[in-house]
Amino acid sequence: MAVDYKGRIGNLIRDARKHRGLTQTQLADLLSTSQSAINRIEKGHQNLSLEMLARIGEALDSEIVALGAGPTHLRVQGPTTLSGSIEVKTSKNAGVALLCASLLNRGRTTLRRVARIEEVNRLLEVLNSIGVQTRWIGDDDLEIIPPREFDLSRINEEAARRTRSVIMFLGPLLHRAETFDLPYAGGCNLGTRTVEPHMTALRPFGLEVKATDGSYHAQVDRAVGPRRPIVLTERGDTVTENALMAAALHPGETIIRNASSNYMVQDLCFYLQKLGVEIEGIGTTTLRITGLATIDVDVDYAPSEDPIEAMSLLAAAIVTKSSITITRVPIEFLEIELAVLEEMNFHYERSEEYVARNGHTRLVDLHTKPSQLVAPLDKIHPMPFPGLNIDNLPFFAVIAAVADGQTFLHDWVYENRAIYLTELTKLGGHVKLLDPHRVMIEGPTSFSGAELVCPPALRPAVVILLAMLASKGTSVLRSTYVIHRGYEDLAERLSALGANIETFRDI
Ligand SMILES: CC(=O)N[C@H]1[C@@H](OP(=O)(O)OP(=O)(O)OC[C@H]2O[C@@H](n3ccc(=O)[nH]c3=O)[C@H](O)[C@@H]2O)O[C@H](CO)[C@@H](O)[C@@H]1O
Ligand SMILES: C=C(OP(=O)(O)O)C(=O)O
Repeated sequence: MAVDYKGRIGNLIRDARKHRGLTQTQLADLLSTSQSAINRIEKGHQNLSLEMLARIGEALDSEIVALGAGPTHLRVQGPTTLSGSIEVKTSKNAGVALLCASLLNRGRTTLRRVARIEEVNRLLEVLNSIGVQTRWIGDDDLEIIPPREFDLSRINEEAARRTRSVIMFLGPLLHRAETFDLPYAGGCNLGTRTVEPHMTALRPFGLEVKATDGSYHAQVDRAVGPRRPIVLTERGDTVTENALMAAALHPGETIIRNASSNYMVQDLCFYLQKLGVEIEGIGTTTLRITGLATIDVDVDYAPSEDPIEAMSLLAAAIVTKSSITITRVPIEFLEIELAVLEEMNFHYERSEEYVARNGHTRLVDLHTKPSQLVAPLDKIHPMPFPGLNIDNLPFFAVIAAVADGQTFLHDWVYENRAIYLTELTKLGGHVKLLDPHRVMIEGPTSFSGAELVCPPALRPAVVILLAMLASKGTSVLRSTYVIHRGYEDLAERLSALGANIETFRDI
């Protein structure tokens, strides 16, 4: 029987379109064609020229139709019980901040044990395109050597548009060029994420940014410097990092108020200290920075472990009712999460604390025990550190789904993240969206396998994968780039604990 290639390619296009959150009409507009043509293509009723395939790939920002290089999918057989030990990797968010901060240094930066994730790969592509030399040493140490001058005219726009972190080039670059353009920051589809706080924070350093034609046009007035404390309008992580990086190369003192004291900000501060920048107030909301006119040192820094990956692994153990050991857990940034879990009747043991390779962050090993959880009495909601981390909130959806009773989650932060948690219903969960920010979850759930496309948001995508581990039968999770954006070899590492996950591609 002839293989239905047109049908398969149609499915791939449909998946990629949904993954980008586009309707058929929106895709048709991008391709200057009609919605009915897209419908025919997706149904496999249309002959496609190679040129059309290439245009579709471009419009969907996906290599989906490049033979042999299409998206990866996961096939999960459940239910699973996990066993053994797993080590938490270093964080995506410190990793990307440090890559941007390396632009401040004319010397060589060596970062130890950087997570091998797509978000880092995209930023490396951007750095390479402007002349920065980067090289992996061994498995996961990264050497970064800047050029004498950056060539911003050659910036890899495609890579830049796939990550929001590129906005953190503004802080370092404002010291290196008087005018420059950066492509608009992209990243997960979590609803509108403002960049205005970044502009407010960097204006005191003389930066003015105009956003037109898909680019930020930056102009720097060297005569301008902060005359009074910079008060951030939001206690955001990357905005604090941008202000810190601008302050690092501003000779003299800068004070930042309402600063985030979150884990990635702390890692950035420790790195900047190694560069010779003086910083007081690390871990608080007021940072006092004494910057330098130039920074030219060979520096070695080891960022700390990822509290969000640690939370993901805890959730994996909880939903599969497994006994596993999770090592190198940055407990300092998971204390509220664990306190809530304890209230929900989660049993575990924790080791004595030890110090991360950055010389500061407190780590522990956690040993999980199978527990029958109960819903918490109060709603679960995130807060800036030291509150429950916003990126950890989605994991409470799948945890609540296996707990007895009703749990309310309130995601006040993102306009468009809680909505993806309702995908759990396709696996048998009872998740009700009360409004775009609040979900109500009724447990316990008896999950059963299904085929789903990854939601276009990292944490909800992992939440679905974890529910699949607990689901009876076969599940398929399609288009997993979004997971690789933030996790190194997650499927392989869960499989090493006994999960049955197979990675595959179409065609
Ligand atoms: C690379 C990186 O480090 N990314 C993290 C960083 O993104 P990032 O720093 O880019 O976060 P955003 O600036 O997008 O802030 C997230 C959302 O929170 C809102 N907001 C934030 C702070 C505040 O005090 N008030 C407020 O309303 C913002 O308007 C936005 O809607 O922080 C987010 C929120 O912790 C995390 O989800 C991201 O993983
Ligand atoms: C929202 C996240 O990250 P980013 O800022 O990279 O989109 C996340 O890590 O969950």
